Amino acid sequence: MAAAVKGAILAIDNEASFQDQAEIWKYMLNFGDSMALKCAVELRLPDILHSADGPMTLSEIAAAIPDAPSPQASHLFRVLRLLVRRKIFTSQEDKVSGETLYGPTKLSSWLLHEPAPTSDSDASIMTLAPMLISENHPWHANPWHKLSEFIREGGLAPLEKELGCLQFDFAAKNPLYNKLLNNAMACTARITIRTLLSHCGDDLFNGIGSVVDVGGGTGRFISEIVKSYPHIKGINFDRPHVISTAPAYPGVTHVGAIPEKGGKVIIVDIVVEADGKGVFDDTGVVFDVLMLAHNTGGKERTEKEWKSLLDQSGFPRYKITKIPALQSYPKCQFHHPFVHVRVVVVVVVVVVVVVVVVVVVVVVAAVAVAVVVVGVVVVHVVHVRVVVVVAVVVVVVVVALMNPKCQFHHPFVHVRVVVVAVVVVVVVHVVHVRVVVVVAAAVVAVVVVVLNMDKRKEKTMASAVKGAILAIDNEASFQDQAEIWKYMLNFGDSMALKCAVELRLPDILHSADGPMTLSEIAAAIPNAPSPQASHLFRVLRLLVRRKIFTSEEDKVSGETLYGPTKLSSWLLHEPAPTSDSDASIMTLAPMLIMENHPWHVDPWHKLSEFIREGGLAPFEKEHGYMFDFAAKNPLYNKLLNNAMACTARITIRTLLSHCGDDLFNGVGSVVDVGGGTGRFISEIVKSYPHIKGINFDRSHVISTAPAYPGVTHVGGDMFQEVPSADAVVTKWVLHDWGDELCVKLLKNCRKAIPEKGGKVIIVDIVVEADGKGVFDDTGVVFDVLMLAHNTGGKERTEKEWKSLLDQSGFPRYKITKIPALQSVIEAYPN
Ligand SMILES: C[S@@+](CC[C@H](N)C(=O)[O-])C[C@H]1O[C@@H](n2cnc3c(N)ncnc32)[C@H](O)[C@@H]1O
Repeated sequence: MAAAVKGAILAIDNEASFQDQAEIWKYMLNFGDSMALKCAVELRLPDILHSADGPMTLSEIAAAIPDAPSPQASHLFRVLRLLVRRKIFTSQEDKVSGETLYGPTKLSSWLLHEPAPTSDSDASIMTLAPMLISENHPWHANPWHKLSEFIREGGLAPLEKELGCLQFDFAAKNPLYNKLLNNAMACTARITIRTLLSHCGDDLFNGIGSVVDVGGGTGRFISEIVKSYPHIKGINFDRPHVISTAPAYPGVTHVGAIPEKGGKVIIVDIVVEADGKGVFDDTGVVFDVLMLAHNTGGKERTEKEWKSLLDQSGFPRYKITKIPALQSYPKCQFHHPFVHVRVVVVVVVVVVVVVVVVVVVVVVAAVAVAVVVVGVVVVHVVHVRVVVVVAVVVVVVVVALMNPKCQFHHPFVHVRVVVVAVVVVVVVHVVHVRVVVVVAAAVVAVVVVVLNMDKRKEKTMASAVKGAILAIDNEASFQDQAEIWKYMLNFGDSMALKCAVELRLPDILHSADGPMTLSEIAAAIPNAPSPQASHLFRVLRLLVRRKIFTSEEDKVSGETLYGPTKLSSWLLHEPAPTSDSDASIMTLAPMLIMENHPWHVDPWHKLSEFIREGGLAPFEKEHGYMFDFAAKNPLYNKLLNNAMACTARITIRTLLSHCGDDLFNGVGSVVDVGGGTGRFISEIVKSYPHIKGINFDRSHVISTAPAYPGVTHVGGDMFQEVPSADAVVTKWVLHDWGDELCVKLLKNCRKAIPEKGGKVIIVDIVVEADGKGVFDDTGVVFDVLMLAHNTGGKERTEKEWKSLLDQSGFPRYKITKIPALQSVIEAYPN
């Protein structure tokens, strides 16, 4: 097994291997989902789209963003493209104008802005936005970077180490943090209590006269209990700095204790199901690693752990009720006393559809009959030509009003209206005019009703979405909520993977002779003065769930044994670069470490600011232009070059095995423009030894490049001049730059190649926003990454590539899709 896994490292040319690679890219950049969602909430996109009367154009949305001195629609478009792909929003093409129109979904209804808390909590909405903002705030996100250090050394949880105290003590000192935390807690309290009350309220509170909510935050949870059971005296118990910001709720005070007889403690918390299939089980496991990063000693517990806690605390008896919330599980909704709840849902839907259809038919028929009757009467009273003209005018106006998005752009009126009017006038002169008038009136009436129905359908849809905010008690709604939790905490996957690579877990497991116990792995972690097996266990539990590692129970000892997988073979540590690159391995570990380094993650937090204000990309605002920063900072230079080199190796192997001979037929020399430390060109030369290779990059990069046989390293500035060769290759360079600089660079490349037989081979992502390819998803996320990192940088669609090439003097091009993140674009000068 271990040998098979090792074998897979070099054999990347099979479909399963591409899938594995794609999975690693996905987890590596999963934090992008959380950040894009955070950006959307900060810009109030869900609120803008939900409160609109219908779908909106990009520029309408951009103009509606509050506090945006210079809204950047083109940046916004890229975040929206990712969120449409994630089904947070919808997009559709306007059939007339061809513009893209965006709309809300039930998922985005979970991300609405929460109005200021009031004592009448019913006026508020169900939203996870405050929780999302809190968990993705740098205060909470940054400690995840320190997970591996925490596992190596123990001590305080990273958040506490960072804040210098318990998070709740920090909240007492810092009003902003206090608000962030309390709002996050209050929003989930509302959701959980509604679910809890509707699933087990009466059972829970039978015979209970008073309830104290211990650590109840600002009191929303207990206030909802008291509202549903007004006979209950509610006590909200928390620390003074929390209570001081709590609104007044009728029936709720702040003192009390539980009586010994007939009393009970109701704990609402996660019960971890590591292999569970429930919609919230996944988030439960991630949340546990979150607790590891935030609270020393804090954790999510399995039922066994809860039992042990309760035993030790003098509670010999307990009962767990699973409810469809993060703190419990959706199975209980199927425990309905009489029928399966899905059956009820189906029946209700069928009845509603039938009723709607009947009502619509009756309304249409009634309106048509009424108009015919009125038409007949009018025709007998007024002069018939007057009626015809008035009818035509009415049609024009009505149709114009029906379709305000498009026809007002037309010089006069919508063309269809003119056609209809002309036809009516002609027919009036041929057929008996009274018949025509009556029929026309009936047709108009039906058209008006049908068009209105369409509109009403849109409106009904919008209000259905709004309605969903309060109606959380159905299975689809739990699924939607679970999706939002998933995206909110997706960055946990990236961070857990980064932690594993930093601890060298893939190397430890792949080099072992067989599966290992937790303590064996902990003991094998390098540079770990005090390895914390219990912390390690929790990161492993998440990564086993993600199928990065395996776990099984040892049949004899009962201990859990962990093993590697083909996925983890993509995360092995790379040996120091040598000129014999075959000795090295295929790994994405250096890329993962770079993209999840705070240098690269921090700019994502500033996406909404960038969309509001424009200016430099967030990375550049912080550190200056990426490649200048590398020139000044040797650590960053190494991080960047290693990351590039590891993907260069993977891509070139795939490229050579899929289109090598075709690409390099008749080519005697190749220059790799922006070639980094030269790995890409070295592989080309190794496969085609007759080719003279030139690796061209800036001098601070060239100075750290190892020597490769057949490759000459040349330092310089590609925007000035590119060394001459039969062909230029340029991988992952053009995506760093805006269109103007790309055209400049491509023109320099064109000058460097012969007019006849020369070509430029671009290896870069071709974005397929709706693509089903295994790497298409990462392509869309990568584009948002470029937005955060490089001013002007972007991933391009085929249409955008074509336009760049046209402007640079390449009238002909060919795109070859290879099973890699990037595609191959061959551009010909004639
Ligand atoms: C994203 S990296 C790609 C590296 C390599 N092609 C690969 O894919 O592994 C972009 C490269 O462009 C280089 N670069 C940036 N500006 C340059 C310039 N003005 N002239 C030459 N190279 C430049 C950077 O130093 C960096 O190595």
